[in-house]
Amino acid sequence: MSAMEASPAAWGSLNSGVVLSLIAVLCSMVWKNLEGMFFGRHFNRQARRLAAIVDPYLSVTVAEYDGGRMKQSDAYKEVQAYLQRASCDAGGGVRHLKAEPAKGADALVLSMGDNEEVADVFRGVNISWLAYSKPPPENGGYWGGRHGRANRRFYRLFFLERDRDLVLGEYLPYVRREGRAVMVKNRRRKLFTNLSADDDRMWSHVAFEHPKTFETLAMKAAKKKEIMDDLDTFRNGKEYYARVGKPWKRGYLLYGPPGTGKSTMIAAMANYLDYDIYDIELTSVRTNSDLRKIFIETTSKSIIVIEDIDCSLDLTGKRKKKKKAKDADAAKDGDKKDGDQEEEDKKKEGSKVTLSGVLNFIDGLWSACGGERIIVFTTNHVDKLDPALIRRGRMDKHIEMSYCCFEAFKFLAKIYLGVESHHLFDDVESLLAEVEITPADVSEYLTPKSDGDNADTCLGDLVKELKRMKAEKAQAAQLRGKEVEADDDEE
Ligand SMILES: Nc1ncnc2c1ncn2[C@@H]1O[C@H](COP(=O)(O)OP(=O)(O)OP(=O)(O)O)[C@@H](O)[C@H]1O
Ligand SMILES: [Mg+2]
Repeated sequence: MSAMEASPAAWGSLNSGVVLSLIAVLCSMVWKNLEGMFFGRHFNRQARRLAAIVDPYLSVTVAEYDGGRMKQSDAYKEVQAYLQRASCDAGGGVRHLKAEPAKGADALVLSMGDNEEVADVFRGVNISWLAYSKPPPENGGYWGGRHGRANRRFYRLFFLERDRDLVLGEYLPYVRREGRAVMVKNRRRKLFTNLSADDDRMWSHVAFEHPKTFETLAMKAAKKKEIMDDLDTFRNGKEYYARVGKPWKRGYLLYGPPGTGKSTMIAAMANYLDYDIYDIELTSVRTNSDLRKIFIETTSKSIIVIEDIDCSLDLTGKRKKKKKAKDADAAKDGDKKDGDQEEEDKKKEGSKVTLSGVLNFIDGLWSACGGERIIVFTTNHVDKLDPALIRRGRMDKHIEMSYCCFEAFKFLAKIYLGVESHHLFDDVESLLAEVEITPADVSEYLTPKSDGDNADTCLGDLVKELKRMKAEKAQAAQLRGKEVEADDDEE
């Protein structure tokens, strides 16, 4: 039977078959277009809504702060890092990028701006990411107050329902893994400082580029090795700390006179471990709870530093009383404080951080959040510190940074002048046994000041200075002896 002879019923069924096929082809064309619009380079939200009629899409939101806005979520940071790569890819379709300095002199890390979308393809499946932010809730959420005023930031991932298992089971873990890898690659060490109590952000940072390493730090070789071994043990101690049930953190107390290398040691530690530094200015922290908040915002693999802890705050009632008495004496003498001192005192008055707040920060329940953190306190006056603050367990390792010994001098002479022996070394050795000079001062004498300066002139100047110090010391001792004699005579 030819087609011409086909029965009306056959014609009818043939026609409806063709119509159905045509509709199917049309639907598939429309869908392909919508899908292309949705996920392709020029997708938009309207297209996504239309596409949802044909095949529903699902979304997953990754918030910058989990629930109570306590700490930037790891997932958010990983997604952000992953999307940096996708954003730079021309196929991603991002038109507005944010740029931040990256590792390397001229490098920039680019990421998507607010309300930008980026397309991604995983095993042939189309996925779309949107970056957006929202104003905070009226009451500021958990943190309330000034920290609650910042916008909440989010990434939202869109995908088709049919791809649910692949996206949730494989794509998202893949994004986190890749994001972590990007973070490691782009990681520039940072030096953070806490901002004034009135600032919405808790920390601001610059790239940490201190050149000091243990290779250029002058101290007795055995002591240096002991510190480096201690740091290695800490860094590799994840399992140990978990086994003995201790938070993975360690406290170091660096004490010694000004110029003996305490700050320099912190830089060397950070360079050795490849950690960030959080330098806490305690006088800018208003309350104990603010101290806890800034602590929670620190990341692992970091050194948290409080320099000159004895000067930062009046940490005990006892010392407050002492200070009041001292101020009263000064007022009696008509002694005027200079502007800096007044400012410092005003700051201290504005801060209500207490000893117990600092102890809590070091080893309270909150201190266990995050892990792999070193806390360093420095002081010129270890005897002034409250024993509770520096007991082992809080400040686990006490390191005395001392005046320059002959071994440290030889080390500095090699670094600064490139000499390992010299006829003046014997003089320096015997003089260093008698007078106290800081490595900072020795370094200064060993630094050539003009083209004509060399090892002879620099070492000659150092010997001259050491002799002068020795004579001064002898004179002072003589004077003291005479005073004692006079006192004895009076008695
Ligand atoms: N042990 C050292 N090895 C090499 N250089 C040192 C050493 N100690 C000090 N210096 C040099 O002296 C300078 C001052 O040192 P640093 O700032 O570390 O002293 P500090 O102990 O922190 O002093 P302060 O108590 O006043 O803060 C630095 O520029 C550093 O290069
Ligand atoms: Mg210092």
